[in-house]
Amino acid sequence: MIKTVLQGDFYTAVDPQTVAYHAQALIVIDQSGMIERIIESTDADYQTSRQAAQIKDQLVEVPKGQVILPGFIDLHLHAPQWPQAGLALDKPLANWLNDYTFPLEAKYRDLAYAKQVYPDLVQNLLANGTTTVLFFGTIHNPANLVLAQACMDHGLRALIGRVAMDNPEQTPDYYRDASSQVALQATEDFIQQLTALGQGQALAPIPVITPRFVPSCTPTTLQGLGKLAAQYDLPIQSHLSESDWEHHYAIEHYGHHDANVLDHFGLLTDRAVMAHATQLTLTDEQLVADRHTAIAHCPISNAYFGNGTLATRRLMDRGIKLGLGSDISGGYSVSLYDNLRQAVTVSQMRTDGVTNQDQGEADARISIRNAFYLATVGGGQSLHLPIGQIAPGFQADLQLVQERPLAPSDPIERLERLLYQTQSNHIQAVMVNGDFVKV
Ligand SMILES: Nc1nc2[nH]cnc2c(=O)[nH]1
Repeated sequence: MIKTVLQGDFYTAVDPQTVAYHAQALIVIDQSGMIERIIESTDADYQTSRQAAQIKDQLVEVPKGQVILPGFIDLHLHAPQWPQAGLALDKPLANWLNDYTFPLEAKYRDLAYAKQVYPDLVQNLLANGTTTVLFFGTIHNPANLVLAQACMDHGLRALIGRVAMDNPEQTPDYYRDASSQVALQATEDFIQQLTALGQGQALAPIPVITPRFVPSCTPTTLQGLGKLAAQYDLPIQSHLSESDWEHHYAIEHYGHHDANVLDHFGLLTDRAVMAHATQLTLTDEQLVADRHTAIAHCPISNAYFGNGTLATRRLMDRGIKLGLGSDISGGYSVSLYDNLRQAVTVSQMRTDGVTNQDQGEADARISIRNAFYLATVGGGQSLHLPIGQIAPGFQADLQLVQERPLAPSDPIERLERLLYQTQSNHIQAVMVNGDFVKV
C-alpha cells in the first residue's frame, strides 16, 4: 500500500566516487515507511502514476529550488555532552574528560536534567538534516531511556548505548560503575528495558554494547561486554586509537595496540563502529579490515583530540567501512554538513602538509562527493541498516534542502555547492520512516 509519493529532484550516492542525480523523479513510499519504487520522468507510467497519486491525495510536490537528499547518519555522538558543545576544546583529552566531561555526565543521575537536555538535542539533530544517530548515553539507565523516548517522540532513528566504565584508575568515584558485575548487569538491564520501551514502535531504538574506551574499563568488563554482544547479537561502539594518550595506554597496560585489545575481548566485530582511529598503524588497519569493523570519522573532534588526522582516503581505498560522526562534544557542531566540509578540508591539508617543510601525503584528498557518500551510504553500511540511499528497499529517511540562488546548471556542481553552503535554516523539511517530522 502506497502512503506518499514525493516528486522532486534528488541525489543519492551510488559508490564512493559516484552520486546519481534524478530530475523530477517520483519516490514511492509504502505504509511501512520504505521506498517501494523510483519512477523516473522518462518511465512509461510516470504520468499515470503521478495522476493516480494526486487523485488519492498521496502526491507531495517538492517546491522548485528545493532538493531531496538522504537524511544524514551520525555514527558517533555523546548525547549527555550536548550542553558543553563548544567548551574546553583547548584541553588535552584526559583533562577534558576529567575536568569537564565526567562532571557533566554525572548530572544525568537527575532525570529532570535529562528531560531538559535530550529533547533539545534530538530536535537540533533533525533540524540539521540528521535522521539516524548512534548515541553514547551515560551510566544511568533511566536517563538513557529518556533519550530513547525523546527520539521516538520527535521521530529520530536511534541506536543507544549504556556506557560501561568501571576502571577505578581512570574514572572518578562520583561517575563510575561500582564493579564489573554492576557494569555488565546494568548493560543487560538496559538492553531489556530499551527493547521493552520500543515494543511495537516503528522507530524502536536499538541497544548498543558500549565500553567507553579501553582505559575506562577493566579487562573483566571488556570481556563480559564482548560476550553480551555475541549473546544478544548487538552492535558495539567505542573509541579506537583516538589520541597518543589512548594509543600508549593500551601498549603500557596490555602490551598491545588498542585494536588488538578490543579484538581480544570480542569487541572488534563486523557490527562494531569505532570512533576516531587516527593513531592506527597499517597493521591495525589490516585487523580492522579483516574484522569488517566500521570507523566513525569525526573530523572536527580529531582536530582537537585526535593528535593527528584520519587516513580517510586510504581507509576508503582499502574498502574499510567508514561513516561520519559529529562527536558532540569533542566536536562543537551537531551538523554533519560542517563535518563533511571538515573531512574534505583535513584531507586537503594531509595531502599538502601543514607547514612549508612538510611534503604531505600523495593522494590523501577526498572530495565533497566522497564525504557525502560517508554521511549517507557509509553510515548505513556501518550500521547494517537499509538507510542512507534513495532507492527501493531503503527507509524513506530524507531531507528537503533549499538551494541558494544562482545555482549552477550542472547537477553535480549544484550538489557540491549545496553541500558547502547549507545551514540548518535551509533545511525545509525532514522525513523519517516515511513521516515528516517537525524541524
Ligand atoms: N572524544 C571523546 N573521546 C573519549 N574517550 C573516552 N571518552 C571520550 C569522550 O567522551 N569523547
